[in-house]
Amino acid sequence: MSIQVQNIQKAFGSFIALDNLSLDFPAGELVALLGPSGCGKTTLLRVIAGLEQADSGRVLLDGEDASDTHVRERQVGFVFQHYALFRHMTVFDNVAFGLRMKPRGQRPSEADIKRKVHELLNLVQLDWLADRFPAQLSGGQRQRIALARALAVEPRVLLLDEPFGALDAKVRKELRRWLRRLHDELHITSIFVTHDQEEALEVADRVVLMNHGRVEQIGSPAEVYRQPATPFVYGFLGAANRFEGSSSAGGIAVGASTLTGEAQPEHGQVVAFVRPHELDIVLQPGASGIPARISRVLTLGALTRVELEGQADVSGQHFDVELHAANPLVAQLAAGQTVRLQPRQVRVFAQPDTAGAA
Ligand SMILES: Nc1ncnc2c1ncn2[C@@H]1O[C@H](COP(=O)(O)OP(=O)(O)OP(=O)(O)O)[C@@H](O)[C@H]1O
Repeated sequence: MSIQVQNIQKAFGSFIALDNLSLDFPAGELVALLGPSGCGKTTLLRVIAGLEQADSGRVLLDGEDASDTHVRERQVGFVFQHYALFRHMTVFDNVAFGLRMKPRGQRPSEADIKRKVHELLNLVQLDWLADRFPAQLSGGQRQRIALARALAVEPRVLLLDEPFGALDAKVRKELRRWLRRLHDELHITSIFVTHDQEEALEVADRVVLMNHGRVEQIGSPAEVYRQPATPFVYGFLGAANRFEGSSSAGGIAVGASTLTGEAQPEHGQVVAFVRPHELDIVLQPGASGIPARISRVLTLGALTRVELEGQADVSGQHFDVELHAANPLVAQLAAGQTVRLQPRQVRVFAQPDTAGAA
């Protein structure tokens, strides 16, 4: 089922949670809503589900205005971060709950319910836990059961609100891969709320970047990462080194230094961003580039992070460079050294509006 959200406005008192927001969610896609805490992701999800009434605007489900359609009739499945399963019920009974609650005329027989629940438990690969109670499950298992429960009533849309938010990093990673595989099997139109950019980029067909109740950018994970439309998007999707300067054909003048490297042709006052893995450290005395002093060299597994303090025109600024730990340069770096920084790739924005960028 496709979902269209048209000119949705939603305020809580004087606070505008959704600001004239319009979006299309094509049928069968898994879309991530990504943005900082409080940007309106959950509110949008609740408006789509019919749990929250928008002040104005429309939600179309398969092209039809759903404004007067009750939550129950929207055929929406939910999984929340803390979607407590019913504690006093076994896993089996939790998953069966939605089917048993159907009106008498639509309710399957107990034999059909049993078959269906085992099918779903197999789908989430937890059939062996059918007789356990929620307290006897791990957090990751509970969320998979919550998903099986949401799928039981054959929703036309699946809304997932930070479903893995409360889990530790390793389990999160496993579950996001698992969710992607499950989606490829089922193809239910799904909206997945997260504030974790890695999760959004890895799981989704399409990513919607939200900020202050508005859409900053929508695109495939590769598009939003490689061609961020705004400084906010650039900053939100990864670590960023930020330089202010003026741009001309010769490069970007930052104080007495000039940033070259591959950049878009913007002119005038600009804000330039460079990812830590796209910034080179140059040791040769007299080399050009931004002057900086190394404050720390930190090797974390396969990567080495070099933290630097800007010097001269950029004093007071912090920079990060990321290198492969195996790079021979790493052995030559030490705290206290003064070096030059040269970007390989620069993302330039004409507007100095950097709200939210790292
Ligand atoms: N019922 C409510 N009454 C008043 N304010 C609300 C209500 N629900 C949400 N808000 C406010 O609206 C804004 C958006 O909330 P929302 O839960 O949609 O954000 P979010 O992007 O999902 O954030 P998070 O990632 O922290 O869950 C927040 O500032 C929140 O405080």
